[in-house]
Formats: sequence, C-alpha cells, structure tokens
Amino acid sequence: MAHMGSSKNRGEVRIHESLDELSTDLADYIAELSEASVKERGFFAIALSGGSIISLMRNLCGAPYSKTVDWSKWYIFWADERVVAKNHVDSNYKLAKDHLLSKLPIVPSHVHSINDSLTAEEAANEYEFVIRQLVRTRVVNVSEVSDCPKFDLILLGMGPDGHVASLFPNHSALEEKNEWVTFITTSPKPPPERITFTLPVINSAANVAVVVTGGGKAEASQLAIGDVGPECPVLPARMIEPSVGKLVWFLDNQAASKL
Ligand SMILES: O=C1O[C@H](COP(=O)(O)O)[C@@H](O)[C@H](O)[C@H]1O
Repeated sequence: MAHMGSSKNRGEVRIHESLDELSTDLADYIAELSEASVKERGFFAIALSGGSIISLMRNLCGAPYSKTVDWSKWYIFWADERVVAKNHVDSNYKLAKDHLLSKLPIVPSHVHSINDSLTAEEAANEYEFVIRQLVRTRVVNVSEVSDCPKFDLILLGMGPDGHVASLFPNHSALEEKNEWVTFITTSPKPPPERITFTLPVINSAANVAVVVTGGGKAEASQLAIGDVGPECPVLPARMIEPSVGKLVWFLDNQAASKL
C-alpha cells in the first residue's frame, strides 16, 4: 500500500513499499491521465525520460491497459536524449523502443525522437521546430501562462546528483529561459552530448511525474522534496515547480528513507 502525502509546495508524494507496487501505481496514473487527456483534447502528448523509469513503466504492456488505453491517441516525445545513433546502447529512444514502445500499438508516426544524424545543437533546434508544428495543430497543447508547449504528462527520473532530464546541477542549461529544447556538450554523466527540455517547458506541463528509486538517491530526494534550509544546494529536481500543472513524486521506501 502506497503512503500518499504532500510536501509544502513540492506536490504530491507517493511512497511505495516495493518496485512492483510503484510500477502498478505508475501504470494506473499514466492510464488515468491518458483517458482524461483523450476525453478533453483528443490526444495524449507524453514525454519520456531514459534510465530506470522505462522498466518501471512495464505494467503498461499488459492487462488491462493493452485493451483499456486508447494507444492510437498517444504522441511520444523525450524530455531528454543523448546525441548518439538511435541503435546505440546509450540512446533513450532505443531503451524505450526495446522495452516499451515495441510492445504497445503506438502509431509509428506519432513517435517523435531526435534526428540522430545532426550535431547536438542542430538536433535541439530541429526537435523544437517539430514540437512547434505540433503545438500549432494542438496535438501538443499550449500553456495559458507562457508561450511554452503544455505536455499532458512529462515523466522524469532523477539522478543521485539531483539531475532531471539532462539538466545537471550548476549547469548553464538550467538558466535557459527562451528555448524550449536546448543542448549540452559537457554532461557530467556520459555520454557528454545531449538535448533536453528546458525548465520553462517542464514547468508548463499539465502533469509532471518524477520517479525515484533506490537508497543511492535518498539524499537527493530529501534535497529535492524535503524541508531544507537556505544553506542547502538547490538541485535541478527542486526547480521542478509546474506553474499550473500537477507534480507527483513516485518513490520507493529506500529513496524516501531520508524524508
Ligand atoms: O542520464 C539520464 O539519467 C536520468 C536518471 O536516470 P536513472 O537511471 O537514474 O533513473 C534520466 O531520467 C535521463 O533521462 C537520462 O538521460
């Protein structure tokens, strides 16, 4: 049974006793948001991350979701991507394709990944252009309070250093206010070249979920969600503050052990 709570201005916090329980809750949450978005707008625009979150979404591939979710209305994006070939072991696209997308009846033309033949800067610019076209046709909604896209759901993981998407602590990409998608060539976690949604885009989403598991992330979880003093470092994960959207944290007991 998950413990639910809220942390001052840090959204809803769901703490799970096991990874199985977390996966079940995460699949239910995503399916409910999909149903609500399709009913309201006719589309479900979801941005994925790489890393551990993909295997934690595994329950979506089975019953009842294979029958109850309207997969034809899903449009897939990435909150961040490593600038490597699509068949490279480091590719977030490959990870999602191998373990999730290939098992779901998603329309291939609804899957929007980066162009892997470009430089990081070109790939970021082109990806932003693609998103702009889809905002124009309202496949991706637009924010009422910024000129940013309003994704129905952005799913994020968090590294032990508190990074989310490819927004790393003390990196200048955190300051980007104008671009929707930016690029970095100096990621402290390999591979070095990446593209990433910027904070304004993440904070304009209708829903943001951050999924964090394992004791190695307990300290960062405390700094990202807990009551901390002004002397504590402000991690990128703490900068996730949707302006009108809803923020939900999915933690296991170990990641939540210092909250
Ligand atoms: O490099 C990345 O790391 C984060 C966190 O990954 P995790 O395996 O620790 O959950 C991930 O969310 C991001 O998409 C990825 O590019």
